Amino acid sequence: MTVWRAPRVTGPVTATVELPGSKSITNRALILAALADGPSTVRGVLRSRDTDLMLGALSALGVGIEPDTPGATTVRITPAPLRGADVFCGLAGTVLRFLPPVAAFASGPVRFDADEQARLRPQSTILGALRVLGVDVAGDALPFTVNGRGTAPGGAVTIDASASSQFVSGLLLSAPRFDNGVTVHHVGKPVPSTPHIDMTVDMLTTAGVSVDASGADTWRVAPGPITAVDWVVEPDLSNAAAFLAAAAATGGSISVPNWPAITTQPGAQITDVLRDMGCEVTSADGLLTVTGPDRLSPIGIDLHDIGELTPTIAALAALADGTSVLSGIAHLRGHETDRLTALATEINRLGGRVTETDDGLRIESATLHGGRWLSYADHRMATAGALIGLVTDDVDVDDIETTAKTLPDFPAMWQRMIAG
Ligand SMILES: O=C(O)C1=C[C@@H](OP(=O)(O)O)[C@@H](O)[C@H](O)C1
Ligand SMILES: C=C(OP(=O)(O)O)C(=O)O
Repeated sequence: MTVWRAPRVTGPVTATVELPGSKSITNRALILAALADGPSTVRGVLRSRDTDLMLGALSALGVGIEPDTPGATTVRITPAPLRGADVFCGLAGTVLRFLPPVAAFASGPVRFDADEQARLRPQSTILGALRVLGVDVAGDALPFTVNGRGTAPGGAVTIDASASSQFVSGLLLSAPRFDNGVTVHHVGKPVPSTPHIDMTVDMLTTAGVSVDASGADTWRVAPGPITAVDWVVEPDLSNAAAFLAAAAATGGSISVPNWPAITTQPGAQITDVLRDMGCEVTSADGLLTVTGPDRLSPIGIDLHDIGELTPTIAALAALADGTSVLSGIAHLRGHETDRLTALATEINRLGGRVTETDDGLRIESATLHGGRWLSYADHRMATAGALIGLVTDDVDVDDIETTAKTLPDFPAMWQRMIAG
């Protein structure tokens, strides 16, 4: 584990930063391609720990992936009858929640395991749902086995998806393969990260699948083929947020090319957040530019739909002039780490004034000082530390390599951004 002295600047940072593909779109495209009615090509594939775990798992299940060269961002996926396999999920929510339903269609047992820390992430909901849909699942927590039988009845299932939208997305992505399709009904507190469910529905629809999402908290997917689609993955806008935030923190200007005009990625909403904090946001021909203010304004915001952006927004809030309140994000306690506790602990270690609430964080302004910033194996904790370290002397980010979960090149990209 490398301790990384966060590069410090004393003036505005101005650069253009090109982002690799979206983790969420990559892992959905790979699953839909693997279950499709013919071969397809996925372009702009993110190569990172989470997406390489997905590629590795699909390959172990028998799916053809060419080339199998590490780092290839265009891959040809050839569906094949799925076989039993060992699947390692790392700390990837998308692998943990999207692949067990796929495993139902293997011809033998699919054994799932993951990082130690993944054992703390909510998982039983999707396993219970699979049992209701007629799938043989041994175990309720990691490690568990899905005893694939090649087919599964499907039908209707009621779940509480308030801990993660990925329970819904995972069931929907494989739903067309079930004999009777799948209808998912949610009961409980509101489902978080609903733009990610919209992303799932949108991609299924693009692949010719009939999805009815018109009912409240209900998604109905008809059985039928998944059309092979040549996917083009958009840049990862949640990863872009950390770089755009560098403009906000330094009064600089960061541009991101290929910003999609229309997208289901919740990361796109970072532009509204940055505007509210005093930034100017412009867009021309797909080039999005954020210019930071002299002084950052605090923000009061419900992040329920865009929880993934919380570490970036919390880091900025710690640098703002006044008190910010981030709410609607109790479910972040089940992300890579308990992000509410992790953010409060690390910002406070550097002299910040953060208190945890039931469903979020209250962040008061304070003069921050240097020190160790722990990452807790959480890529977005590591990038939040880099952001604070950009304008605070002597911040040492522990385990910077953990950014490889979704952005292996982060330290070099951050340096290039600073160099301008
Ligand atoms: O479906 C997806 O690709 C994701 C859904 C969200 O999960 P939660 O609903 O668990 O927050 C998000 O935070 C995660 O980074 C990616
Ligand atoms: C919550 C996240 O990841 P995961 O896909 O592992 O849930 C995230 O990337 O912020």
